[in-house]
Amino acid sequence: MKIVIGSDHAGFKLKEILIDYLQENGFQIIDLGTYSDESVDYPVYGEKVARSVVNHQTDLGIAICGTGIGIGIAANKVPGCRAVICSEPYSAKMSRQHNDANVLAIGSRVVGVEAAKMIVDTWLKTEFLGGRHAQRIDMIRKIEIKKGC
Ligand SMILES: O=C(CO)[C@H](O)[C@H](O)[C@H](O)COP(=O)(O)O
Repeated sequence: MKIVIGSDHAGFKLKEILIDYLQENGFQIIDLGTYSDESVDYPVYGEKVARSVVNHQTDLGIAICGTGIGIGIAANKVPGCRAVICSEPYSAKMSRQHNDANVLAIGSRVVGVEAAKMIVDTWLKTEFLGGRHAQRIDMIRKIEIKKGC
């Protein structure tokens, strides 16, 4: 599975740790930056990660900032992106099963490294259930179409 990952400066260190962890676990990683802890703007990286997934260059995306909030909001502005901001594994699991979330946003200032690994593990191994949930995803898509996205 090909995973795209991106962060701002606040998420940089956690991004590096997760890249090593995911590569050790057999995932192919595309790292879209940022590449240091010099201050940058999270919308740039939220958009990059979301576009990579929505354009099918990668299967799923991980976006990290200080809280996960800003980068998650930015990612969700890209039509077709369903980013979820998670700080515990239950929401991570449900976001895949029910919402077919395609970007996981994590807050490096909110969760510790081991919790982040657990959230990522859960999110990546959980599959979308389809059925009634697929109809609801279609409804979300229709909202985007109504907006002209
Ligand atoms: O966007 C955020 C909050 O929603 C992220 O946590 C950013 O990483 C944070 O705003 C960056 O803050 P900083 O003071 O510029 O490091």
